[in-house]
Amino acid sequence: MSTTLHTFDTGAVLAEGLANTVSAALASGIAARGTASIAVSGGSTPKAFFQALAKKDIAWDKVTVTLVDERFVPPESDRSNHALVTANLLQGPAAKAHFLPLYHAAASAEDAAVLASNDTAKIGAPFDVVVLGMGTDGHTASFFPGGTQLSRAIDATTPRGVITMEAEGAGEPRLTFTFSSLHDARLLILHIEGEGKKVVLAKAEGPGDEAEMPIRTMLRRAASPLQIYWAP
Ligand SMILES: O=C(O)[C@H](O)[C@@H](O)[C@H](O)[C@H](O)COP(=O)(O)O
Repeated sequence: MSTTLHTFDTGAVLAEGLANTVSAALASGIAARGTASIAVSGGSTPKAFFQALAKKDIAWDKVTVTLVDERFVPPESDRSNHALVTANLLQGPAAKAHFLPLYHAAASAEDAAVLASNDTAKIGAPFDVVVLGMGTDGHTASFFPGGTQLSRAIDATTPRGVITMEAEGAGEPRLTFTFSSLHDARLLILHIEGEGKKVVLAKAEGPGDEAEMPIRTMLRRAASPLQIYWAP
């Protein structure tokens, strides 16, 4: 499927532009189907975007927010994407949104993944909005090079849901939606910032295995057009 690059002068201008695009997509979903859904990524990049989106005046009580992926840590941890979203997105008008975490206090990450799959199945498919990030190793979601379940995660025939992932570059065990859950979002976004990430993207757009740079799964096989938002 196609990709479109949207370039902004600064991260702050990107945050406002992306918040406008995403809030319009959520409002459109609510108008069409009565509810809307969004899956967002964690990490350091999206904070300003979350803060801009939280201020948008839409029917947040009709929006379900979840995570593209999560570290298998409780929300009290400073490594938690749940905590990042709570602190920066679920504030102000957006505090009315319904949040579905991926982390569950289960005996294992595998048990938590089953609970997260069952819990998020009620969201329905496809997501209205998915916002992906990308690591400097070319991972997206928790599709890490060398990951324990990478093949399963990126296989288009794997059923929608949340699975575990462990990898050298991932830190804690991860919980991640599968490629099949994410790639057909009505609005599919890749949000990256900095010159370094632009170089990584250019390499990912070149030849090579998807397993080497899993962002290639989205660049090459996403059913939806991939909207790439970048600022220096
Ligand atoms: O849990 C996570 O870390 C994210 O979901 C992950 O996929 C993130 O998007 C990339 O690692 C980029 O992270 P930065 O924005 O910190 O570069």
